[in-house]
Amino acid sequence: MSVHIGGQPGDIAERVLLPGDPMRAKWIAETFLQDAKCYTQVRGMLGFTGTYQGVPVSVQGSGMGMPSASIYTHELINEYGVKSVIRIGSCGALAPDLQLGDVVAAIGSATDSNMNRSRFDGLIDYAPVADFGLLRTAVEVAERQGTAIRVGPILAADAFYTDRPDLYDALADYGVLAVEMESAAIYTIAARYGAKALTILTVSDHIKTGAKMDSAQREQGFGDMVRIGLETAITGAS
Ligand SMILES: O=P(O)(O)O[C@H]1O[C@H](CO)[C@@H](O)[C@H]1O
Ligand SMILES: O=c1cc[nH]c(=O)[nH]1
Repeated sequence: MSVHIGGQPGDIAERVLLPGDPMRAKWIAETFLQDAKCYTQVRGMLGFTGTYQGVPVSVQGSGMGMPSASIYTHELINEYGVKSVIRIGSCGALAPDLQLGDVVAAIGSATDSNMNRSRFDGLIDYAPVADFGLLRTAVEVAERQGTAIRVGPILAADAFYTDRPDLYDALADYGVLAVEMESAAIYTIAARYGAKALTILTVSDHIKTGAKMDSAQREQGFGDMVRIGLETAITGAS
């Protein structure tokens, strides 16, 4: 086992779905995977491995924010040999035409986090991006499944509650679709250690209108996105 994950080597599949919420991980495992077994409960950050259409897939909670997601992404790739991670998250819409429940795929991730700045000594503004193959597969899968998917850049923010809504307005002017809290770190760590990563999100809040889902919907209301993530994992991740 690693410091933060209780599984033994071999307990975790090469393809992992990464929701922030560990209870969403449990719901996905119980609802969509066959023969799912829980391999970790360390810190309550649940992880499960089962099969989807006969292919081994794991689903691991990653917590909220980039420091937490970085730990799980790093250990999954470096200590369990994970080859692809697909984040399955909620987000706040910045684009005026997005509605609650819409699905977004993040082609790239701007960030206000200092993690990458310190990684490059403050000299480079690294651009964290999705794996193109996974992104293309997710778009094709969504089309086959009849779910609209909006592809574009997002913001990975350190704060859920911002004091600078003016910056969100400016980002929307530059085509940034939505805000969440993990993608930049996941994309960067996957790139660093030779794994593939993609972030798919469902709009749970609208930053401009104030519309929002409740916590039960955030845990168990993202079936369309989960089906896209699972199908992408089994077809596009090898
Ligand atoms: O729904 P998850 O995957 O946790 O993602 C979003 O929700 C949390 C904030 O409520 C942050 O982790 C954010 O990125
Ligand atoms: O507004 C939101 C909704 C989900 N996740 C975020 O980070 N922000």
